[in-house]
Amino acid sequence: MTEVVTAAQMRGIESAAIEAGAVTGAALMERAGAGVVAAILRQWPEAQSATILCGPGNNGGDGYVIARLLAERWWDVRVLGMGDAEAMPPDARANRAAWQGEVAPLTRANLEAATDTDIVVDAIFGTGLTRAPAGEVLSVLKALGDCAAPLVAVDAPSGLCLDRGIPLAREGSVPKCDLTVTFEVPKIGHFIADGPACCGALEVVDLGLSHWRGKLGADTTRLIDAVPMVPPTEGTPHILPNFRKKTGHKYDNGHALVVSGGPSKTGAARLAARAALRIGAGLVTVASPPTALAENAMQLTAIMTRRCGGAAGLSEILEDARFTALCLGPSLGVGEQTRAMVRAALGPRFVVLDADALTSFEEDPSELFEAIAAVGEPERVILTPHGGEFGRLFPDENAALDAGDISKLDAVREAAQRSGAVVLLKGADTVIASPDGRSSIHAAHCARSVPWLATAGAGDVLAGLIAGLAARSDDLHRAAADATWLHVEAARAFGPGLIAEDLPEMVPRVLRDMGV
Ligand SMILES: NC(=O)C1=CN([C@@H]2O[C@H](COP(=O)(O)OP(=O)(O)OC[C@H]3O[C@@H](n4cnc5c(N)ncnc54)[C@H](O)[C@@H]3O)[C@@H](O)[C@H]2O)[C@@H](O)CC1
Ligand SMILES: [K+]
Repeated sequence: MTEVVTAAQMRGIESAAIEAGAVTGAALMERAGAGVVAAILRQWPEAQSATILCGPGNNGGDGYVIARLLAERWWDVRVLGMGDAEAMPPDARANRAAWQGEVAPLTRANLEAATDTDIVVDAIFGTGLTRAPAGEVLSVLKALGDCAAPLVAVDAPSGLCLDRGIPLAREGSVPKCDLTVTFEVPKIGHFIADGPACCGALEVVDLGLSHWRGKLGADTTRLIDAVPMVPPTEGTPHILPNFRKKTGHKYDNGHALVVSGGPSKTGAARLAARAALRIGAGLVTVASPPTALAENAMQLTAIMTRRCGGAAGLSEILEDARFTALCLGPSLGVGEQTRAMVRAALGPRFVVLDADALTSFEEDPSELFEAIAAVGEPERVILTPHGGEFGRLFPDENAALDAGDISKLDAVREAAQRSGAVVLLKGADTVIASPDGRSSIHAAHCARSVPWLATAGAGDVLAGLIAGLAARSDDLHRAAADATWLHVEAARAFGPGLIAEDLPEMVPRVLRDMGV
């Protein structure tokens, strides 16, 4: 499992190791700088000159180490430094003193004069950024965006909040880097909001602190596997066992029920149902209003159909305890009938609520949350909103998120607490949080970027993948995380031109390639 941490958690890891006498800050800084140099040499083996921009703290200290190590390799190195050397923290001050070359002031004019450099290294701010950059340094950060040379960020693109993934100053104030080299463990801001676009490729340098990382406690966030690392993560993802079906009877792999909308509104349910069957639910049934039964039956073969007259009909179907997961919401219609069906659906099984099943509670979201609480069994329900639906159900959390007061991760965590459900907020950065405190992030960026996944019906497929995995699982959060990964993987396997129907059909290939 890859963890992602906040800036404060990272400082806690470092200081625990230093206080225990296991390592010195100077040794960590040397390892950090050497790791960045190794990454630069791997990525740009022909490069021979660099301009290093050093800030006033330990991030700047890393920059002075990088300058020294590159100069030792006969690179032509120019350093632009910020602030008074005497005011720097001790390890950074020592490394600035050890740098034998000139340190020109970090100004926009000096940066713009450095046009003939092969690489620019941004070592201005890292985890210690506490306020919005302003004045000359803000001007430098903006000018960095126009740099012709490849830009390498040390720990973070400067100006990026590593907890929220947003610029601390206004938009356009964080340079878009080609490579970000971070230390020991990636930070949340590398993966959410603007973080991935600003970071470029991400590499993690091992500082040898795993012992202290292990003492972080439960409050960490899991990175859903196969994130864009350089070099790319190889081998079998850790999520593999969950994709493997149980041997034995089809009922051993669960029975998923997907509720269909009325006539001419049935496609979304069939997409979800097909995804649920492809990912391995033993059986899948579409519950269809009588008026749409023929429409559904004509287009389904392996998937069964059941006549379902509204909430009462759904309750009747669910008397059969063999239904282990239920998906409802896609194209179901917004209103009291859908609210009644949601109330009927909640019970001793996993329930995926998507689309209209969420919007139907816009006027009074607490009605939904009370119904979820009344089930009495935790982690039985997952809400899978996109941004708009999230705002309808969680206006307070959404307003704080929009204002930049909290991160997407914290907004979803609060939503999980408020609703009593697992909450999955969709996007290129997908965040999942559970009422039990677990959280996961998936970033579809760099090598995993799939802009063609933004296509009609893709969300219905995701809901179906979650329902299909949940149907034969005992862990809804895990099912959602695995489904999120698989959804992107299927889109990657197909490539541009993808439509939602293609996604379930790519699942077998993805599973085969994983060795399932
Ligand atoms: N703590 C450690 O032992 C290690 C830290 N490392 C590096 O140290 C970094 C963290 O160092 P620091 O905690 O010193 O923090 P930073 O170097 O990120 O920044 C802190 C400095 O910037 C100033 N500052 C913050 N926001 C500013 C703003 N908007 N405008 C102007 N000045 C501003 C602060 O007053 C302080 O002087 C990490 O990102 C990493 O690069 C690595 O060397 C590995 C070891
Ligand atoms: K930086």
